[in-house]
Amino acid sequence: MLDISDLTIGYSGGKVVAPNLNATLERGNLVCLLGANGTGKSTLIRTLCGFQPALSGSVTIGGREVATLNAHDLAKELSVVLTDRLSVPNATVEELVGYGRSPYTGFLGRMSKEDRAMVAEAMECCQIAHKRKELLSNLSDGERQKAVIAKAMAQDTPLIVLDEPTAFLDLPTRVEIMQLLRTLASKSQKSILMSTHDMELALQMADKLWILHRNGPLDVGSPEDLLLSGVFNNLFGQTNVQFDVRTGLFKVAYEYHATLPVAGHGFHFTLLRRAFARRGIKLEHSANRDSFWLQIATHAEKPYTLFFEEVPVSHHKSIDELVDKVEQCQAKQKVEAVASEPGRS
Ligand SMILES: Nc1ncnc2c1ncn2[C@@H]1O[C@H](COP(=O)(O)OP(=O)(O)OP(=O)(O)O)[C@@H](O)[C@H]1O
Repeated sequence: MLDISDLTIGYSGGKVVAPNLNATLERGNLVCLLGANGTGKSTLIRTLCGFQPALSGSVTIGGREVATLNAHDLAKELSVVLTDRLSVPNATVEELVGYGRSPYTGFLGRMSKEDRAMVAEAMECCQIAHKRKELLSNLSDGERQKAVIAKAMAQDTPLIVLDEPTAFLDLPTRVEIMQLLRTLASKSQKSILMSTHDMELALQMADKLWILHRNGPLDVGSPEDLLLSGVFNNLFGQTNVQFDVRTGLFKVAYEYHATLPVAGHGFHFTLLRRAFARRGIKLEHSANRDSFWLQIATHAEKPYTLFFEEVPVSHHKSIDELVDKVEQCQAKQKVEAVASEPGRS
């Protein structure tokens, strides 16, 4: 449906954002375009949609070069959702979705029975029909997003391109919008390309990912193949975010200044590890019990016991209280260690 070949994107004055990009978007596929801030996702989307010229290479939609299509022909091939600016805030939902039919309604913009039926169907499908008479300026962000997607649907193009349609939405609404786009892709056989920073949802819901790296390349593949290929490991360069390939989740990289040996496993250990990591203490399964160590007894009323060598120091029910106690003990231990250095009293 959409094909980009040796495409170099950028700006006038020779500013290349990413050179020699290659990718294909197939019919019925939902593709998520991912990449760190500033890698060029919006620049790529604007270039694909013909809003800015390519520096070199080609973009074809349905076999036709985008640069050679006039606005009217392009509007029958491609609908674009740029959600950061809404050009008609004083329109109602129904009017906005109706504008989606404008490539077909002729000079006077009069809608036929079929046009009206398509507008109604698009609002129904995007679960926004109940707000049809509402002004766009009175909608929530999620409702507005559904309205602009309904407009794209009413435009009835084989290709829909969206720039960050899930930005600023809460998690259930992000999932709802992604599910809506998934259904549009698979049931209506639309090809959908959306840029997003929502990696974890993209990994779960996209048929393919396009991963744009700084200065290129553009990696293309199914989420699973890309996970196995290791492209995610370098997505953000050497930063404080690490990607865990096994879980498909990003994790914060903590800085540690101490370790605490632990006896015990399971969910309690997972939660404790995170709580201590925030304070810079790394929990380790270790047999080294020369100093403080922690025992987890899941079924006890107070499941966390702090030991000094073989002697129990304290029992705790809450993780918060335990973390405070460990920090106090470590501070005390440091003071004692300093006090016992030769030459100190
Ligand atoms: N009009 C412009 N003229 C020149 N350079 C621009 C222009 N717009 C964007 N850029 C530059 O192009 C590069 C890519 O920007 P772009 O907005 O495409 O990135 P992005 O991946 O969409 O970023 P984000 O995730 O932060 O939205 C950046 O270095 C940016 O400064």
